[in-house]
Amino acid sequence: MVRLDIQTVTLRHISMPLLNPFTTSFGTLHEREFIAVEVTDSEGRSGWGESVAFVEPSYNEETLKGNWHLLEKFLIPLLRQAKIGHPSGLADLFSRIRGNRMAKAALETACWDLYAKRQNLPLAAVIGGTKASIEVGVSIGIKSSLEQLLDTIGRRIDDGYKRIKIKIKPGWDIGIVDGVRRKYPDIPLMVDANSAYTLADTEHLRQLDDYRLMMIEQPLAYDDLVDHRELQRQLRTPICLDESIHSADDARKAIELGSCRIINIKTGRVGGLTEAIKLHNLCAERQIPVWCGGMLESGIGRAHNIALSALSNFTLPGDTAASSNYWEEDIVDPMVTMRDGQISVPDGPGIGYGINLERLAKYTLYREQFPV
Ligand SMILES: O=C(O)CCC(=O)c1ccccc1C(=O)O
Ligand SMILES: [Mg+2]
Repeated sequence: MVRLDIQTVTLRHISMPLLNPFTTSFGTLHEREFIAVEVTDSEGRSGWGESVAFVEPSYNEETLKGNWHLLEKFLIPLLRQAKIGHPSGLADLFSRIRGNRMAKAALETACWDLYAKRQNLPLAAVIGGTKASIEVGVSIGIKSSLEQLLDTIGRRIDDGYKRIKIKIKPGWDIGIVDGVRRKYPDIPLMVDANSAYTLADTEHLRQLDDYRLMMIEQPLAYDDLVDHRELQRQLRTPICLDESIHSADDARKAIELGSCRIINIKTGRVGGLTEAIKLHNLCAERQIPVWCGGMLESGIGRAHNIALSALSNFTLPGDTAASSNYWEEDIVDPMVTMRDGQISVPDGPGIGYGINLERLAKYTLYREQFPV
């Protein structure tokens, strides 16, 4: 039987310049800083994971530096104490640490990659994925004018993306959606508010019902389920929850309350692949469609998103766009490419993309290795 065998964990603080600044209701990013996690076994294989926490606690409460602290002082020591044989045991091992799900997921996903590589199997196959390719859309940030947004949308449609998501916030919402629909009456379109509204905006948000949107993502507070329930009762457009769902149990509560009709799954937000799969299975049982969200990942996190999206209830196109949507050059070889709105699920071992160590070194600000 193949067991996990971890000898070292290396953390790298990476900074990669984004091709285009990305603006949401909570701010603008010019470069993506993140932690790359590498775990090695005694045969010299490496597994890779990525912490999707941002430098600032603006999407959720986690931060890059906070994740580093959690990994160094708590999660790596737990790994050292308990020799876990299978990566599905890590969620339980880490459960004595409250929250900090992105830190847990960074280490847990690296271990999953290594585990799949030790069996010489693709990660997608190891977790039960059945798709040979996944359908993807693209998330487009807030721009300085409607013209710029329409121009970007046009280019992404020409690229072949299966659906367009635009970010909204108060002052950049109804008029913008109206402008997009006038130019592109039939594209699969959705909006993401990243918690920019409150229940007091219900009448305002009801205007979105006129635009045949696939869904409105996370309109209300990042920690809310109750107000979303009330809003969903007043809207015809399905609500999709992102920030509010931290676990399969949160999803069960949201579904039972009627707080959403669709769920965005991000492995980092829910604490790892084991929980992401559990959430996926629960939603399949409850007939709630899911799709894989994005956090402007490098090729490492992107490859993990592709493997996860190979599961059968990922029935809606996700935010896992091609590397070229974000980077001049990615740190994986080959870069992640998309054709006709599809990304092939790689058939090599683990995440199925190699790490370009030279490019990785170029973007590494600081690294530290820990024995296990
Ligand atoms: O292209 C991507 O990776 C998704 C972009 C995106 O929408 C996003 C980017 C940063 C933080 C939060 C979100 C989000 O899905 O809410
Ligand atoms: Mg979102």
